Amino acid sequence: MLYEKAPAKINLTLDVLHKRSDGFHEVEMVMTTVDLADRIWLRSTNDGKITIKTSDHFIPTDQRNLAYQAAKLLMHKYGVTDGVEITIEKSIPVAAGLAGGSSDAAATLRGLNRLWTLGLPMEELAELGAKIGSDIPFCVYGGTALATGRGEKIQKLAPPPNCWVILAKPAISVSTGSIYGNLKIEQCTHPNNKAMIEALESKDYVRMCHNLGNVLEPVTMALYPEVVVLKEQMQKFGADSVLMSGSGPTVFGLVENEARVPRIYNGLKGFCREVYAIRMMGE
Ligand SMILES: C[C@](O)(CO)[C@H](O)COP(=O)(O)OP(=O)(O)OC[C@H]1O[C@@H](n2ccc(N)nc2=O)[C@H](O)[C@@H]1O
Ligand SMILES: Nc1ncnc2c1ncn2[C@@H]1O[C@H](COP(=O)(O)OP(=O)(O)OP(=O)(O)O)[C@@H](O)[C@H]1O
Repeated sequence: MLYEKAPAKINLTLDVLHKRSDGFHEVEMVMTTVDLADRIWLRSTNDGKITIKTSDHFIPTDQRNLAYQAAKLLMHKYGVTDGVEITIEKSIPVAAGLAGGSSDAAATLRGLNRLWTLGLPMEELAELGAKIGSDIPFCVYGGTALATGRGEKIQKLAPPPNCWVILAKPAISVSTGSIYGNLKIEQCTHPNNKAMIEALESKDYVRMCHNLGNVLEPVTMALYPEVVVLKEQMQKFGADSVLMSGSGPTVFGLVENEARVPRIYNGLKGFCREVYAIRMMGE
């Protein structure tokens, strides 16, 4: 039995440059891992099958599960005849903009590389992961990175200055494809990725806060007013800077002063069921 941790990500920035001929959008985004993780156990079986077990009733256990797809891809490409039982203990909220499914798939790739002693470099795992989803290559490496292309080209960055991250997810599900589909690129206010990268390099917390930006945020907010309310509440309770992650609907707030965390957390808990106070990870 082998264990892998599958951490969630947040987008410190998300910019879209243009729509591509393959239907995807060319992005430029700074992503970082946070200390909220699913736990994945991999056990070898001799039935040649991929079996998914999870306590979460909202995620599929068949070929729709991204961890299943990751295992299948690796199995076929490298002619593995063993089976595997994948146990997923979810902590990351589902369909939240936190790359939960992508991180499970990435952890499965890393874990099976060990379990099946394939000896593949991370670059190969990231390339395989990109066939399943755009966020998976980042999740294979973790840490902090600039992601370009459709999200699959990864350049490592310095980790963010340490701080608290408050996550709040409204009780709605958002389709990533439809958010990208509703984006009007000519109307976007583009985040300044250069300034964000410099802020990370110089560990400048205030500058990082000033440069949070996500072009998908107004798109999701126009469709789901609960995201606007949540962002306003988080600002009101005293977070230093607040942004929606990915295509949403999770909103995150950065907080430097630990003493302020309980007030923000408890305030949000008053009207939002899924609230988390966690640390940046980013390494
Ligand atoms: C919003 C983000 O989570 C930010 O990190 C990602 O860009 C989305 O990554 P993901 O969930 O892994 O997305 P995928 O599963 O690859 O794609 C889902 C759908 O989102 C849209 N999509 C995704 C990525 C991208 N660069 N352009 C797109 O237009 C496409 O319609 C695609 O069919
Ligand atoms: N291992 C998994 N964990 C969670 N959801 C999964 C998993 N495998 C497949 N899914 C499906 O994927 C959908 C999106 O879930 P996920 O939690 O990955 O979204 P997300 O956090 O918005 O991802 P992203 O930020 O990459 O867009 C869900 O509707 C779920 O049914």
